[in-house]
Amino acid sequence: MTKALDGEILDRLYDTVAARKGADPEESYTAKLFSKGTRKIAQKVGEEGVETVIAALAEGPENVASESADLLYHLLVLWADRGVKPEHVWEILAKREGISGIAEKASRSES
Ligand SMILES: N=c1c2ncn([C@@H]3O[C@H](COP(=O)(O)OP(=O)(O)OP(=O)(O)O)[C@@H](O)[C@H]3O)c2ncn1[C@@H]1O[C@H](COP(=O)(O)O)[C@@H](O)[C@H]1O
Repeated sequence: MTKALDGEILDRLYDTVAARKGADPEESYTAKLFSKGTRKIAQKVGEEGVETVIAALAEGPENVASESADLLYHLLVLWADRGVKPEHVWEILAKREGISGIAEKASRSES
């Protein structure tokens, strides 16, 4: 996979997005989202999630991929808005590696 297509793009995109804080909303869509606040950003994440679901149920893989990209971008804007660093999320995912979701759910219902 090329550099542009691997997972590192999420880290780079996060840096780009975070650097848009305080930028001109007329020049940057990300800055426009930040200026509208958390509620609007969270709403966009919800909308893009729904659009991804619709694409999955009614459209082809190309559209699912495109809607997923919109969702990931808006999720990164939400992380930057709420002070969540990607490394934190990667750490959580890394800790879960090798733990079956079914076993994890069973351990929660036992406690
Ligand atoms: N990856 C993205 C990206 N994905 C989607 N979008 C934008 O997300 C918007 C989603 O479209 P919608 O129709 O849902 O949104 P809308 O109608 O404009 O907004 P609302 O009316 O819902 O408020 C479009 O304007 C897309 O261009 C993105 N905008 C920016 N980026 C990245 O962020 C970087 C910085 O962008 P700027 O902040 O605009 O400089 C870019 O170089 C890209 O790498």
